[in-house]
Formats: sequence, structure tokens, C-alpha cells
Amino acid sequence: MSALLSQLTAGLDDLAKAPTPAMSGKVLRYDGLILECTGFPASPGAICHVETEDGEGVHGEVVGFRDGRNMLFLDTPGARIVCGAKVTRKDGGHNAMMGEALLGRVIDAEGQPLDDGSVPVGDVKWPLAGKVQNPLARQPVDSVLDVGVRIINSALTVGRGQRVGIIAGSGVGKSVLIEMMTKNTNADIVVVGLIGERAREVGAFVGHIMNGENAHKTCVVAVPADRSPLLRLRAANRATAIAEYFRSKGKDVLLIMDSLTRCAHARREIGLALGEQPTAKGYTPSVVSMIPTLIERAGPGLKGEGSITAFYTILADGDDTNDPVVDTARAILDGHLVLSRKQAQMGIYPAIDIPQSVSRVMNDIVDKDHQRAALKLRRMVSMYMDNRDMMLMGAYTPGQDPELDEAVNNWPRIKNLIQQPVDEKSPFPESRKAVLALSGGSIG
Ligand SMILES: Nc1ncnc2c1ncn2[C@@H]1O[C@H](COP(=O)(O)OP(=O)(O)OP(=O)(O)O)[C@@H](O)[C@H]1O
Repeated sequence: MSALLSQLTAGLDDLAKAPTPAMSGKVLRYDGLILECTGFPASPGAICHVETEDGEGVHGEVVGFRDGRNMLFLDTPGARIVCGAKVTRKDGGHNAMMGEALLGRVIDAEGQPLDDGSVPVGDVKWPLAGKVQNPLARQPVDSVLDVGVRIINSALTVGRGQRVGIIAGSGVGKSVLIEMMTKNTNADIVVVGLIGERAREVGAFVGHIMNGENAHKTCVVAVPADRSPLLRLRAANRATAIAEYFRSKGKDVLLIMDSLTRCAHARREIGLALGEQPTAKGYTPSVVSMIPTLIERAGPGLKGEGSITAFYTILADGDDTNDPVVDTARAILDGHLVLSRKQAQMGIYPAIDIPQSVSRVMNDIVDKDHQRAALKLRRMVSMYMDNRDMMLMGAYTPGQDPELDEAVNNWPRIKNLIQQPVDEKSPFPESRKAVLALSGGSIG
């Protein structure tokens, strides 16, 4: 017995004397963005500190290793790094601290405050890349999430756990729409990821949503366009991780990611810098795999958990709705809202193009009367919009097509249903009543 004990003690002593693996290396190659250093144990996603000539130091994320060397993508492109500079591994690359302290706060990709408050201190460690869930164990999407926007609640009803794209060109009212949802939803928690937007816009947007009645249950993660692509992707992961954390606590979370396209651009920048082959519109294969990975993290939770209802804004450059990001996202999302420039030009806001938009879960979560009324509204809008040019030319004569006549006669009421000022809230029961009243269903 005593021999075994002394053997064990000796073993422990040896272990204590063994050299700990070096957690630092020296810069060998640097092209202004990607850095290679002598290898040390660090998996992709780990954060390292790199010494700079001016003594400030910068951070980089390990994106891989090759021939025994670590490759880092820097969060400060063009930093003054010299050959042989020291690279040291830091903690905190893979996890983030979560807790109630995040609510009512605006933070950056690293979890540092962008508002006037102190660093929000969480008490639970959560992986930034998310926790893998058994898809079969997830709850179904079977109840309505009230987003407070009449046309969405009534004609494109969103379910708790649904993932929806907002596809739009520039300046057609995306930001105002997400501001309305953020302020008016009845979700328990709202998480907004502002990724790669203009800094001025970020400030204005945060100012608006953090003054609403939902501000106390809202967390914003913001990284403007001028920051490194790495930070932009980190912010998207952090926002999703925060939503996952609150879902695991049984909360129904509304996650808004503005924009998925800028996340794709960030991934493209990193992929190209690492030598990936560009495909359509310069997007690299890693972009196509990143989009489903990010979107699949949202959705309903496991039994006893809450849900993440997610909206991803997708920029249709030049109003091209066949963009690869639009295509990839549309295939995996459970619905999309297309914002129409034509409708915005007519001054009808929110400029949601009803015939082109779809909520794939609506029929599972609303009653039959509501479904019929929404379908009728869709037909009337489509009829009116398709024949509008003819009417403007004076070629429309009533009495030739009863469906078109009905759409024309109802147009002022349809417009009233769609139009909603920024500061107006339209709860789900009221929105449902409005569409049933318009389409002649029983309101009951
Ligand atoms: N519900 C609304 N009621 C009245 N006006 C609106 C509404 N929604 C949008 N607008 C008008 O549309 C303009 C553009 O909206 P917004 O800034 O949301 O567009 P965007 O698509 O986010 O633009 P960008 O692509 O530049 O970020 C607003 O300044 C406002 O005049």
C-alpha cells in the first residue's frame, strides 16, 4: 500500500516538473491581415495577443494551422507588427459569459460595453459557436409570436421558433421595420445583432430601440462596417449565443440579425484572404456553409426550453433577389418578407410585398378563417398591383373582372391595413380582426 502511495506521489512530482506547453510563438510571416507564427497549442477560434511596434498590441483569432505554424486573422488590419514579434494565446476565444446583466445593454463583439455602463458580468459560460442540439428533440413551431406589425401579424403570421428573412434593396424601410418589431413584440427577450452597418446608423438605431418599452429586455451587439471581418462574424455568433442562452432558460427570444449579407461579406473576406476559391459573386465555399450553420442555431428549443424566432435581413444588391446569399438563405429559412421598392415609392410603409412574401408556418398556427382572410388579401393585393399600370393609363373599365373590381374597391382599406406608422403598435388579436373585417371572414 505504502509502495503504491510513494509511486503515486513520485508520479505527481514528475507531472508538476514536466514543462507546460508553450502558449506563445514568434511572428514568421505577415501580409497586413493574415499572420503566421511558430506553432503552439491553440485551436481555431482561440484569441491571441500580438505585440506591435507601438507597444499597443493587437488581437487575432486562430483560423487554422499549416506545416506546424499557426495562422491568425487580425482584428486590426495593417497593424505595425514586426518579424519575430511575440504572439501569446489569451483565454476567451471560444466562450462568452451570459446572464441577466446583458439585458438593457449595448455591447461589442468582445462583450465590452458600447453604452455608458460598466462591463456586463455574466455568470454562465456559453460557447460562442453554440451547443449542438438533436434536431428530432426540438419542439415544433406551433404558436404565434406577436411582432406588433399589423401586416405581418395578419397576412404573414410568424410562429415562435420560426426563422424569417427580410429581403430588401437599400433604403426601402428595413431598419424602420426591425425597429418596429423590436419595440412592439411580446417576446420575452429581444437580441439584436447589428453587423457591418454604418456607424452613424448604428447610433441612431440603438438610440431609438433603447428608448422603447422593450428596452429593459433588449440586448444589442453592434459592430459597424469599419471593423475587421473577424469581429463582425464574432458579433453575429455572440448575438446568437445570447439568444441561445435565454432560450435555454425557457424564454421566447426574438433575434434580429442585421444583416446576414454583411456576415457573408465578412466570411468572404476571410475566405479569400486564406486562399479559398471564389465562386458566384466572389463568395467562397465557406460562406455557403456559414449561412446554414448560423441560421440553424435559431429555432425552437428542446423540451422545457423556450424558442428563438429569428429575422435575418438580406440585402438584395440592386434589388437582385437571385443573389447567392438570398438563394442560400431562402432555401433554409421558414419564410421571407420581401420589401418592395415600388410600394415604398407609393409611400406604403412597411413596404412588404405581400404576394412575394411567405410565412411557411402560418397555416399551422392560425385558424381557418384567418388563413382564408389572409389568402384573399394576398389575391386582392396581387390583382391590384398587377393591374395598376393599366389603371394609371385609364384602360381599366369596371364590370369586366369581378375579382379586380373587388380589389380596386377595397384598395383604400387594404392600404390602411398595410400602412403603420413607426410609433404605432398592432397586437396580434387586433391585426387578425383587421384582416378578417377586410376579407369578410367571421371575426369570432
Ligand atoms: N413605417 C414607416 N412609416 C413611414 N415612413 C417609413 C416607414 N418605414 C420606412 N419609412 C421611410 O423610409 C425611409 C428609409 O427607411 P430605412 O432607413 O428603414 O431603410 P433601410 O432599408 O434600412 O435603408 P438602408 O438600406 O439605407 O439601411 C425612412 O427614412 C422613412 O422615411
